Amino acid sequence: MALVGVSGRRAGCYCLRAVRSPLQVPALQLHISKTAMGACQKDFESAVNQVKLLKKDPGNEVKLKLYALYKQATEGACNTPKPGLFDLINKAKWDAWNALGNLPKETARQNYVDLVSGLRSSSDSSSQVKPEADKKRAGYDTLVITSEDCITKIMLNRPAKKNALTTQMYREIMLALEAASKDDSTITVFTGNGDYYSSGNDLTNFTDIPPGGIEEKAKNSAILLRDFVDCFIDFPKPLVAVVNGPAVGISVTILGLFDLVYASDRATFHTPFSHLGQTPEGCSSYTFPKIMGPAKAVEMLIFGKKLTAGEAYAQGLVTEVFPDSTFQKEVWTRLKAYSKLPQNAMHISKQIIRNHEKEKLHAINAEESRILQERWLSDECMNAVMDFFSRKAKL
Ligand SMILES: CCCCC/C=C/C(=O)SCCNC(=O)CCNC(=O)[C@H](O)C(C)(C)COP(=O)(O)OP(=O)(O)OC[C@H]1O[C@@H](n2cnc3c(N)ncnc32)[C@H](O)[C@@H]1OP(=O)(O)O
Repeated sequence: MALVGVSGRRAGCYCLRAVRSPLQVPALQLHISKTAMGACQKDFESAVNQVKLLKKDPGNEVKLKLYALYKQATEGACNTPKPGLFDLINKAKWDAWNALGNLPKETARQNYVDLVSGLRSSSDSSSQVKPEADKKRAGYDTLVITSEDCITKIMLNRPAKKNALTTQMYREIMLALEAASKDDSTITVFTGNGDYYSSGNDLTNFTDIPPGGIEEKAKNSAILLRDFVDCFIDFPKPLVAVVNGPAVGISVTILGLFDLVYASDRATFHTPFSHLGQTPEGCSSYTFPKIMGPAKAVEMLIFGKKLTAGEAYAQGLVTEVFPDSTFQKEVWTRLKAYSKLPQNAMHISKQIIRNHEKEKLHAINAEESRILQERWLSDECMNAVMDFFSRKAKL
């Protein structure tokens, strides 16, 4: 852990994967055809332009309607051959257009204009109420915390560093959990901003050595780790992880203390502790064998096997996997429905489930933290961290 003061390995050159539904393109980007003439031509042109400016993705169903109406308005009734059975996207578009039958072009233009006008007013009104309903909590530098629909969302917010967890971030998360346990939300959600859920402990935490030297650093880190994990053990409300992308290290291990784990199919789950000269934390030495059986837990925790979202689901670590293209929409629809369930019943049920094991979990957390305190002083750990900063190693 006695590392030179390294602040970063190289210039950031990662790339955020822009995920775009294939259905987005035609309705949003087609230029107006010269054939779209008639009484409401101007309104139609303006509506086509307004679609491009919508703040909120209207969803595939609406985009299909827009596509169909646009085609009908500009080309008339569908007369192209039906796409093959497995050409799913083009088939959906063709079906939507074909369903309009012989609807006159002018009516299609008017319907398109009406549909866009409805979308605009709902997106305007939602952006007007948002500052009140979805108020960003002040006082956090590394997190974005919002409350809406009885859900408190804690979003890790260091996307350029893959949401690696700094010491400040651990502390802010503890404060955020404390606040969420007392606010009037019914459930609390963790997620990450950007392409990663979290790359785990920020390895620069190891470079900030206090006057007491590396022993003091290891001791302080072990206390921080224990306090951090204790907050998850004791959290009284249903806790949900919305795993938007890859997750590494402690961001994976603490999932065993969550009540629901929803994952995008882009997410991966990686606990490369041996590679880093470290040992499991977050109570995973207990929760993982319990969740997935000892053999699979060993593959992850000792041999560092990285799981896909599907594998993590098969092993019980993940509750449900969603396609990345619909992940946010599906998950938040589900959570909004759950958040309306009677609050006290949910919280009492959580207590009954957790209380059986609370004491045991605290003891395991204390033991894992104590062992890690020693590990952080080992050559194996120091070499692994130095390799990361000297660009020799990446997971
Ligand atoms: C006190 C409590 C301790 C609790 C104990 C916890 C243990 C753990 O969590 S163990 C797991 C620790 N995590 C890692 O070892 C991950 C290290 N990171 C990587 O291997 C890679 O960065 C990657 C695979 C996560 C992503 O690779 P890539 O897509 O190529 O992106 P970059 O490497 O270019 O990352 C962009 C940027 O972010 C910095 N960064 C990412 N993760 C970390 C991290 N965990 N710690 C420190 N910095 C990280 C990376 O260095 C890049 O920075 P710049 O070079 O300055 O742009």
